[in-house]
Amino acid sequence: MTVQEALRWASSFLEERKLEPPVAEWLIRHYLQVNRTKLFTMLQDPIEPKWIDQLEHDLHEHAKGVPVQHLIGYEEFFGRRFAVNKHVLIPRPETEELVVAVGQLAAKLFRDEQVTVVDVGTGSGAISITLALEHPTFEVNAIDISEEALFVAQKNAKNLEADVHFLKGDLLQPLINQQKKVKLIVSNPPYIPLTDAEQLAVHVRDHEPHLALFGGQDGLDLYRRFMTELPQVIEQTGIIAFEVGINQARIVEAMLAKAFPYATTEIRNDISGKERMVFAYGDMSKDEG
Ligand SMILES: C[S@@+](CC[C@H](N)C(=O)[O-])C[C@H]1O[C@@H](n2cnc3c(N)ncnc32)[C@H](O)[C@@H]1O
Repeated sequence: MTVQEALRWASSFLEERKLEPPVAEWLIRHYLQVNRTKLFTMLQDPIEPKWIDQLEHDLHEHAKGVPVQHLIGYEEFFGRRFAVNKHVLIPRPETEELVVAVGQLAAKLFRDEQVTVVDVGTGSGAISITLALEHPTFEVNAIDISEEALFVAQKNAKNLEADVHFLKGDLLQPLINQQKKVKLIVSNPPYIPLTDAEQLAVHVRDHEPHLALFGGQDGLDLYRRFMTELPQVIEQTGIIAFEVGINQARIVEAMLAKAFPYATTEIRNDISGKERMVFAYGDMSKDEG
């Protein structure tokens, strides 16, 4: 069988099961360790039988709901490869937009100053590692409650040569215990309402960690808990940046406006026009009145 025949066969396997045909190319490129351009030069080459067996196995696993990222072991985020497994959320493109927005806001507010940062619920380390690599003035901490997730994040930081200080704990408690304050708090917490569990795609519901997905009945549990902890950790001048789920932005913005009455709050849309990011920044003093 040639590479092209394998691609065609795999694509029609996927199409027949209403799965995404590009997965075929993704898998084959992974086996052959080539980029797209190189693959196009190899279409008439024979493909080794072991890769056909692997392809057949992986396609059947994918058809049962296993995400392709779990089959190949990584996802790309901000142009870098992050190892993923069943213990971490597969980083999503919306979160890349959050990372860009956070960088822009920090540049406006802090210019060349050193910026202490914490990423809460770091998962694969996608946010914390990217911020550390993209912004040399950032001193990045990352917290997760899951030991298994931290193991993956630490491995990614090592592979990508990022300097991130990882802490295990519940929300901001590790910093509260150390009485440590930071200028920038970023989080993509679990925010899916438990009431939506049944409607979730099988590859998400059955293969991604529930600790990373669900934020209580209405999805807002962690934001509510954040509001009592944030004032203890944020510096006088700071930035708080959240990713939120569909229809949550206005509610989370109102929570932040109440907790930080002197700060500017802002909602930003993602590339598809949905309100998916909420910020509070500037003067983070508490309302003493
Ligand atoms: C939606 S995932 C985000 C992962 C990663 N930051 C990303 O954007 O791809 C949420 C993460 O929060 C962690 N988490 C859940 N509850 C937590 C808590 N109470 N304290 C700290 N981390 C928590 C989960 O283990 C998971 O890794």
